[in-house]
Amino acid sequence: MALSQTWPTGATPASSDAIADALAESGWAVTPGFLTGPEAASLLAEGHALRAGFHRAGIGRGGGHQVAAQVRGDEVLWLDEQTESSAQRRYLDRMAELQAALNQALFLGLFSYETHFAVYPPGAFYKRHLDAFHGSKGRTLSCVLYLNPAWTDADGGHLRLYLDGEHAEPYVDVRPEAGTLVTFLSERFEHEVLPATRERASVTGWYSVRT
Ligand SMILES: O=C(O)CCC(=O)C(=O)O
Ligand SMILES: [Fe+2]
Repeated sequence: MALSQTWPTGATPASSDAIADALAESGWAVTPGFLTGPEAASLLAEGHALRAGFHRAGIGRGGGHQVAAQVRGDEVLWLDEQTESSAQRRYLDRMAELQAALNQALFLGLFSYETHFAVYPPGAFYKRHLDAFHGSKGRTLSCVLYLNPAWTDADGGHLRLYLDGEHAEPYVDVRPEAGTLVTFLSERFEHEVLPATRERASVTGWYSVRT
């Protein structure tokens, strides 16, 4: 099957199916081992090599775009669709395969994917927010892939995903361990990044429908 040929060691068709099932059931999915340790390590190494090009992330769009240290403290670098760099290329191919699988299983109409590396220095956070607004017809599915080997709960830095609208509970806390992928409907789930004691690296992306 095409999926296992192009990405033999990481995701299997079963993991795309499992993600589709979880999304259909609850609107979110946590998938440990979406990438293997070595795959996550290559992506992290490429991110480190590009570190000088990262810039402080902002909030808002267009003219309203501004860096807001009280809201988020991460630094980001957008991935280029044309990249020749192997780990990024494989990641983009892999997310294209997931896109096709989710469209086939769930008829989501996911059309494009935008994605950036993100690094949260120790102590940095991203306050509770929504990635897309109801009816905005843009970002549909948020995907966060973590790159941090041997992360423990004591290191902090969890993604807290709020499961019931604006309520404080219930929530799930996801450990940003290398290879774990989190996917959730962008309009539905508020979430925040808790501060960590270590540098915390990830690749975050959004599938959008055609606008
Ligand atoms: O890194 C994470 O766990 C989530 C990042 C996030 O919420 C965002 O970039 O919008
Ligand atoms: Fe977010």
